[in-house]
Amino acid sequence: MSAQIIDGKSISNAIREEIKRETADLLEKGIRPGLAVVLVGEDPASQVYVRNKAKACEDLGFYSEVHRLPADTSQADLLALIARLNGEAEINGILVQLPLPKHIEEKAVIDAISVDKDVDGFHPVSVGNLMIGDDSLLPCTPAGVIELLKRSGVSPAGKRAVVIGRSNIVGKPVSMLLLRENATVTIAHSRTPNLPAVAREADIVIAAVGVPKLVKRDWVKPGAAVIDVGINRQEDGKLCGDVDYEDVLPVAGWITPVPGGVGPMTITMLMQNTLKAAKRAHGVG
Ligand SMILES: Nc1nc2c(c(=O)[nH]1)N[C@@H](CN(C=O)c1ccc(C(=O)N[C@@H](CCC(=O)O)C(=O)O)cc1)CN2
Ligand SMILES: [Mg+2]
Repeated sequence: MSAQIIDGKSISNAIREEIKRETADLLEKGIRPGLAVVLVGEDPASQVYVRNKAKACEDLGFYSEVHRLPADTSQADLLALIARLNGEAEINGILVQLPLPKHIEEKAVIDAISVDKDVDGFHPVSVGNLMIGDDSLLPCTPAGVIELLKRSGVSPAGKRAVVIGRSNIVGKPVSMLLLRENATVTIAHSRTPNLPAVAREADIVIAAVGVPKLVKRDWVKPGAAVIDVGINRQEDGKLCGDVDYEDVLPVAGWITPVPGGVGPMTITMLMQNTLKAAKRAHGVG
């Protein structure tokens, strides 16, 4: 037996088709979802992600603008740009690409984005809404993980889920989303004793620690769903996840590859958030 491979690219394409159809309906009503992406500096990976976000907008019929700022942009200038975008009616979503240069305080920037336009779901009010179960814009990668599970026929309800990693961007929010889906959730991390044994109890393993190929075959209960959020660049330039894919493949029930698993969902969920923010701004849906 070998795991069912969860194809993030094809699930992502299916969701984009749904978004495209909904956008076409909105356009007929004179509503065009709009996204502003802000990139500070020239990090090569960030440049690729920003380009892909603008391209996704174009494919779906969204309005988009990309603000490329030099690496030495002051925090005050960045905050001024965000304040301006907060007030612009054609902009429904604002995304500041992370990481930011070291002299800029990430928290100050995230806090400055209007909650209504927080398509990353990183603003403290969005995080709080997620925690108490209010309707909010969900962080893209965690929301993508839930979509991958559901669309692969893995319902989290009643399952034991172990999330390895406790970051604000993935570990904590994906844990809250799994809880919301009625899973029994354990958040494990670098200080968890006997991590392999804890992981082995899970029906659903979410690996989000940033340690290449950490999760091995003996960490996985036979038949479990293994979702790999890690994106690590190896010495040969190739990407690998936090799961030792080849090792785990024969025992897992479902598994996501890297690349081509969770990654493609991140931008798709950003598009879904932008659509949702636009609908809310115009009082539809
Ligand atoms: N403001 C934000 N910054 C960052 C986020 C984010 O969600 N919001 N996430 C990451 C970067 N990111 C989007 O911004 C992102 C990462 C990876 C992918 C992706 O499609 N990965 C592919 C592989 C791509 C490659 O070959 O390099 C995959 O895993 O299949 C999309 C978006 C950090 N910053
Ligand atoms: Mg609009």
